[in-house]
Amino acid sequence: MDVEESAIAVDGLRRRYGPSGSRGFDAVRGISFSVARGELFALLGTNGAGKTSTVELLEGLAAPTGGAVRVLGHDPYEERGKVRPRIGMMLQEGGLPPELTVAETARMWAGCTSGAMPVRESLGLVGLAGRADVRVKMLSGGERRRLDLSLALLGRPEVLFLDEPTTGLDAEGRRDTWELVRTLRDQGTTVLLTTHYLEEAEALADRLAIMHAGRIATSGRVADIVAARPSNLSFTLPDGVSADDLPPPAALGALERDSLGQAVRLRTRDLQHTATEVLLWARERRIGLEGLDARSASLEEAFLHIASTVDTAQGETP
Ligand SMILES: Nc1ncnc2c1ncn2[C@@H]1O[C@H](COP(=O)(O)OP(=O)(O)OP(=O)(O)O)[C@@H](O)[C@H]1O
Repeated sequence: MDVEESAIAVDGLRRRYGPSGSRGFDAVRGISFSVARGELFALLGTNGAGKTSTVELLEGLAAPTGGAVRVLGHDPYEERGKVRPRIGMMLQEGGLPPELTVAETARMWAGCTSGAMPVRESLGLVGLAGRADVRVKMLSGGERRRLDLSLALLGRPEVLFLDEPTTGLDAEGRRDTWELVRTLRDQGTTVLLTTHYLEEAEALADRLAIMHAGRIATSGRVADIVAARPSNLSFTLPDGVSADDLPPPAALGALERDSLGQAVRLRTRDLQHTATEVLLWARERRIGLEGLDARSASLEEAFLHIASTVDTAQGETP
């Protein structure tokens, strides 16, 4: 891992909760990844996978139990003073004083931020300039999320941590936030994003990692992660023809076959080849296939595959 070149470099990172010396709970179990300068990296995961526990270590809010983190070449916990002015954090829970107005909140935040941009400018970036005089308690959930984002942007950060930035936003708000995040990335900001929305990671991330039970189950570009998963071909056979009448999966270039009644699903790494073999077989026998559906693997499918291993993984000892 090239620590100098990376905006974020994580090596064998571990985080254990519980009194020191006790067995405790290992929330992060030795993960490694790096994020290049100007890259947008998404951390996805099942519930309780350890995303927030990891991001807090990257932000320098806690010390790791093991392994190392470097943000812009520095240890974010030990060298907080060097890292904090150059990063922006959008936390999961805003926790802002409810009685202050939007502008007062932003001014208060700007007072603690070195080199802060004008408050109006940061509110304008997230479409909240027109709500400057509204009290925080009167904002909708989505508006509060946008305020959290504008506060994270105040210091024009080189590295921006976005922990579930679009939770509670409607479709338009989500698109606007995506647009803003893309613009920031295009301007050179490094972004580390955690999200529960797979389409958000697909829309924004240059690379991503999927965490599960404290480990990185898979990582890479979306296309590479998806390519590692088999595609599906499904169809329904007519009455009188059973799945056992089909050639064996290997003869169709498929990995496996499931069937329920007349419904058949083939899993294959070569969708075109398997689909061709099935269609030729059906034509030779003059069999009509209902509901023929050829589908490449998706990020959702890759994610669900990882999530389905939950029970076995949680029983592992780190
Ligand atoms: N302060 C704590 N003490 C003990 N266990 C904790 C603490 N904080 C988190 N955990 C546990 O660590 C694990 C990872 O939690 P974390 O919040 O990092 O996961 P996450 O991936 O962000 O989850 P989600 O997607 O549900 O927000 C969970 O099992 C959680 O219960």
